[in-house]
Amino acid sequence: MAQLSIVSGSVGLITLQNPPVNALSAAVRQGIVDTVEKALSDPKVKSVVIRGQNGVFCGGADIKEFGTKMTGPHLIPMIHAIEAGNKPMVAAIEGSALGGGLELALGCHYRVAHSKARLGLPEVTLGLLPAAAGSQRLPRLIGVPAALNLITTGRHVTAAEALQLGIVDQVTDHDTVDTAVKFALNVAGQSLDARRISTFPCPRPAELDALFEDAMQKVRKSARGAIAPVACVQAVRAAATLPYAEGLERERELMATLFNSGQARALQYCFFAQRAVGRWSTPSGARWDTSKPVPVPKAAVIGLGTMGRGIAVALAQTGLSVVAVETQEKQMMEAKQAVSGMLERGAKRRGVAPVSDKISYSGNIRAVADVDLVIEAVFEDMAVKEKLFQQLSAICKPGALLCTNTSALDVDHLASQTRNPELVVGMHFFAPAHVMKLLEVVYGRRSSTQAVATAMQLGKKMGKVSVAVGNCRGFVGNRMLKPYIEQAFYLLEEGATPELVDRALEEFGFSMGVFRMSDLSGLDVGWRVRKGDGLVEPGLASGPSARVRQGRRYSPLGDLLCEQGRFGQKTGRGWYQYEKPGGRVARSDPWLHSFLEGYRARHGLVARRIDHEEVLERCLYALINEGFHILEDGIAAGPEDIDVIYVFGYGWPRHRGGPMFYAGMVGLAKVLERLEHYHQAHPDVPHLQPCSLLRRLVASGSPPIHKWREVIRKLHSHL
Ligand SMILES: CCC/C=C/C(=O)SCCNC(=O)CCNC(=O)[C@H](O)C(C)(C)COP(=O)([O-])OP(=O)([O-])OC[C@H]1O[C@@H](n2cnc3c(N)ncnc32)[C@H](O)[C@@H]1OP(=O)([O-])[O-]
Repeated sequence: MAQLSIVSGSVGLITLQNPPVNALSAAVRQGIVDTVEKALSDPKVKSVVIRGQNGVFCGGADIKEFGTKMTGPHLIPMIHAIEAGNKPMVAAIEGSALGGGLELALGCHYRVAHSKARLGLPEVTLGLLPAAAGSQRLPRLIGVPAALNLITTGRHVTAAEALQLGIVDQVTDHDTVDTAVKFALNVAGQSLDARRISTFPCPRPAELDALFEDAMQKVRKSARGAIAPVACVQAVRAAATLPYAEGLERERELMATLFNSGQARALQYCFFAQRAVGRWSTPSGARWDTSKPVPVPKAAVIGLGTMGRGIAVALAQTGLSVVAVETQEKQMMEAKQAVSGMLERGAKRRGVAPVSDKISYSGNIRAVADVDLVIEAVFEDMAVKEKLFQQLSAICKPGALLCTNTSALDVDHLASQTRNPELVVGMHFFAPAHVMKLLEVVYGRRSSTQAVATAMQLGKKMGKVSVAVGNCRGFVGNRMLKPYIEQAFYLLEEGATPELVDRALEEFGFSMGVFRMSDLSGLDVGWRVRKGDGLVEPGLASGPSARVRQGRRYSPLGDLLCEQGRFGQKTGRGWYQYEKPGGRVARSDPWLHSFLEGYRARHGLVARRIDHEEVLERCLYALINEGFHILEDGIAAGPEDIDVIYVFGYGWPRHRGGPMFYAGMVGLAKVLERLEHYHQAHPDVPHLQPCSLLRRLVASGSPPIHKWREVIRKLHSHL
């Protein structure tokens, strides 16, 4: 919807009305067409201002309409009619002008923006390109290199940058609409010949071919198989090399390919899934909209290892006062230096002053007595954490929330060490905690609604994508990782190499394969956990029992490497070799290959040829199968929660939507059939036995992912 009024005697003011972001739904497009027509034909109107209701110009095309039957006027002719009009049109940009919203503004003859506004063409992040002529107008307005950057990354720019780039004509700190109306009064009656961007020649930089080749290489490298960034480069190339009308036709063709692609569907699913996880609920009935968080002006972090430092920085950057506690002097000294470096770099990147004064350091745990929330990030050892929670329970003020950053340990057990178990929740950050977007908020059996709501809100304030999950070993992310890694180990036993497994996963789109990732995070981490679980049995070199633990198939490969001191990057050797301890560039290691051969010979294993398809099916379907168990157990409220965790925390390629979405794309029946096949071949691997929820979904006709919750609800109501 859109409304036209006349202000200051001769300015037609068109207001887009579709809260919250004035997305260009069919009704809004119709409203724009009607009001523009009226304004152009009304002799009283000498110029026009277009603005959005409620301080947001326009969030772009209505993403909810994608995939449905398109009705109403099309964007391109609508924007052309604005540009071709004989009265000056001024876009008054407040809040956001994104995607189709910015394309609408580029069809106007002038753009005035509030200093706090954000502008951009983020279509690429939805698997699309700016196909309402944005890919053709923007390069004509700001030049090819700048347009390529904006369109292929989808990044939002500030009003100041937009002014510098030439996207907007004026930036104001005052009322945007008032400023735009004054602007419109000033330009009324002036010639518009030089203001219609589609008529501009596109500036042709020297070395055009090299420029586009370079851009293509860059996007191919960073896109990890995503097709939209490549199409974006092709569309901008069309702007630079073809007349406008032909460029527009090329834009249309490219968009047609993208629009119906699985990648666009996956990315749009991710957009909504990211927002859906904010509407959390727990099996006890706690909900995002009925729970009240408590304010947290002051927080503490205990333990200043890698995680603790990142968490302290993230809290301080959010504006909280932070007490950072570390009892070991050497660690404290290193941490202070590291934290101040992180704060300085962060401040520089964001163009603000560092907030070092927000953090006070102490070697004494009693310093946390007056804080509102504590996050412990001490060594991942239950005995150490138990003792700490007992101490915290005695020291902290009444009502203070006690959070653990454990990545797998039992939150209920920790809560049982305190006087107020309802105040205990898990806040599982991902390293580096000041950078990674994901936060798993783990509610225990006795966690209060308020405690969950407070942790979720704090995560949001810290700029994290927070997902509420139930308490179980490894929560959602790490629990699913276990069968994935296990399959990778088995594949090595059966004939694969780390290089082959990693290549298959990286070609699928993961930023790093499982073995490169293991080298980065340290093989000793999993080793310690397996030792704690009583799985590591040194000296059991051969014989059938060497590969069976606790009644199931077990691969001791990781343990054997650790026994050799091969902990990954930090020791310069792991699944790969590195130029030095701490080196980053993984190189194939002949030692590892002959070690694998020796291992297979010792255990009577005959290497067979393993292809990429098997690597993907075994690793990914085992992980997905665990995802179904998690849904069945009620640890995650819905598939979106799992997918968001994997996309934001585990390098799952966003254009594949997350593991559960991917399962739906592949076809649940196929996933089930392949799991059955592999389980038959490996009956001693319980993780390959298809989950009953998967069977139930297939039996009920493999409903689309947004319907899975109904099946899960029915399942739970029968239990
Ligand atoms: C020919 C085609 C060419 C053009 C293509 C395009 O334009 S493609 C589009 C290119 N545009 C983009 O990619 C921009 C996408 N949008 C954004 O980046 C952000 O929403 C924001 C920065 C505009 C506002 O951030 P914020 O943190 O203030 O708010 P929030 O993010 O929480 O959203 C609030 C609610 O609005 C909903 N919703 C939002 N946008 C759309 C939409 N376009 N459509 C529908 N719905 C949309 C959102 O789901 C949420 O709903 P819920 O969960 O409450 O039911």
